[in-house]
Amino acid sequence: MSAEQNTPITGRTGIVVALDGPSGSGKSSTSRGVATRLGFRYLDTGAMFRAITLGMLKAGVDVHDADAVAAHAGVTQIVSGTDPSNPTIHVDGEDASVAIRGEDVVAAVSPVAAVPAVRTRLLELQREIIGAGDIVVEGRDIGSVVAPDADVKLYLTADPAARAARRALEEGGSDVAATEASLLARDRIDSTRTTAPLTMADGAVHIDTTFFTLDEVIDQVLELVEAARAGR
Ligand SMILES: Nc1ncnc2c1ncn2[C@@H]1O[C@H](COP(=O)(O)OP(=O)(O)O)[C@@H](O)[C@H]1O
Ligand SMILES: Nc1ccn([C@H]2C[C@H](O)[C@@H](COP(=O)(O)OP(=O)(O)O)O2)c(=O)n1
Repeated sequence: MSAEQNTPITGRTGIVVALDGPSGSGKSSTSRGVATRLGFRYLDTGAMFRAITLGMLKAGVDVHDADAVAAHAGVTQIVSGTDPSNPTIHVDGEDASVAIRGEDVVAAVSPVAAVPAVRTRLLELQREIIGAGDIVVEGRDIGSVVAPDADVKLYLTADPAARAARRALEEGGSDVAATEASLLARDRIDSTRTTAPLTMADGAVHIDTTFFTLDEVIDQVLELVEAARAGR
C-alpha cells in the first residue's frame, strides 16, 4: 500500500472541503449541496465502507473476525461516482446504491471499518479520487487522516434525538428509539477504534446543525470556502 496516513496529498491544485461527523449530523446532504453550488465533485467515503462491508457479507466473511476481514480487504472491487446530483457506487460491477443502505450492512459496517487493512485499502482509493481536488469529501476521518491539508475542514454534530428523527424520517418513519440506539452504538465503535477514530480534526470548524436548516448549514460552509479561496 502506497498511501501513508496523515500526510498531505501531493500534486493537487484544486480545493478540498472535508466534512466529518457522526451519523445523521447532515454530512451527506450538506456536502452534496455545497458541491452542487460550487460545481465540485462529491465523495461519500461512508458509502465506500458500506460497499466493502457488502462485499464481505456476500462472500460469507464473519465481520466480527478481524483476521478474516483483513484477509478479504483487497478483494471487493469498488467504483464511486462523484456527481453530487447522482452519487453512485458499484460493487464488483453491480449498482449497490440501495443494497449498501440495508440493515445487514448498517449492523456490520462499524466492525469492518475498524480493521486497519480495510482503512488502508480505502484510504488509497479515496486519495486517488481526490486527485487534483475541487471536491467535497465526507466521512469520519477526512480532516484528520485522508486529507489533513484540506482547505476547509468541518465537524458537524447534532443532538442524538434530532439525528435519529432525521434518519427515521428518511427511512420512511422507522422506529425513532431503535434508530437512535443503532446510531449511538455505531458512534461508540467509530469513536473508540484505534485506527482513525471519529474525532474533530485539528483546524476544523464545529457546526452543531440541530437548530439550523440544511440551507443555513450549506451557506455557512460556502462562506468558509470563499474565505479559504480568498486567502490562497
Ligand atoms: N440542518 C439540517 N436540518 C434538518 N435536517 C437535516 C439537516 N441536515 C440534514 N438533514 C436531514 O437529515 C437526514 C440525515 O442527513 P445526512 O446528510 O444523510 O446525514 P449524515 O450524512 O451525516 O448521516 C437527511 O434526511 C437530511 O435531509
Ligand atoms: N471515513 C469514514 C466514513 C465512514 N466510516 C464508517 C463509520 C460508519 O459507521 C460507516 C458508514 O458511514 P456513513 O457515513 O454511510 O454512515 P451514515 O450515513 O452517517 O449513517 O462507515 C468510517 O469509518 N470512516
